[in-house]
Amino acid sequence: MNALLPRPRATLAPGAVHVPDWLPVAEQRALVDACRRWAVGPVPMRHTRLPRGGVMSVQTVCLGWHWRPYAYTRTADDVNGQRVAALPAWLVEWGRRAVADAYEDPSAAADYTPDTALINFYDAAARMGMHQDKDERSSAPVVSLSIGDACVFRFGNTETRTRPYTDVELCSGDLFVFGGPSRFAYHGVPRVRPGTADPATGLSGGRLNITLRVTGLADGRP
Ligand SMILES: O=C(O)CCC(=O)C(=O)O
Ligand SMILES: [Fe+2]
Repeated sequence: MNALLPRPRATLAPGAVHVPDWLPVAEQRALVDACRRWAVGPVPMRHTRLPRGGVMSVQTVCLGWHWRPYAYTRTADDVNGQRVAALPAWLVEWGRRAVADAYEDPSAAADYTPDTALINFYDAAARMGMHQDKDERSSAPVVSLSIGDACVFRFGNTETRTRPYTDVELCSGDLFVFGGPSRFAYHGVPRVRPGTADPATGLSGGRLNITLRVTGLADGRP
């Protein structure tokens, strides 16, 4: 990739938009600082255990609602039983701005109120297999922000976890939004590109990905 050439925004499929260099470095740095705090607790960042005994190679901590395969709960019963940290209002605002910018539709912002964030950390060896984000009871868009090392993000189709798919390079500061007809498309991260992070973000190695989502769950708990 030639870092001197601007990377154009791209619509990979209807509702699936990549906006390179969306988040300025100062905000990336602020988000890295916040992620460092959230990684400590009340629920520590950990490798999620899968029901069949495996563990995910990425490490995850959640805000608002706790995700485990394959449900959302308020407390992290598969970790330490604690209630997860709240999703801060500023991150909700970033989510609104992200949707409005990706869809070039200022009115999209008002309709979007994410209530959870999944924060994933990828070391050089971590990856994520093709999957759908389908534990939400809402078809509102998923907003994805990436910081640190670049990765290959594979965005596929709603029918199968195989081809046709498109590989895009997600770099630090990039925004990817998938909603509308693409909301339930399969996607994954086949590889991270170690050593490509800009130290100015405060993350010297590895990749952070933050996805904002609307769970569609009612808050019946204290
Ligand atoms: O790391 C990414 O870019 C994607 C993460 C993802 O698909 C997920 O958390 O469900
Ligand atoms: Fe996902």
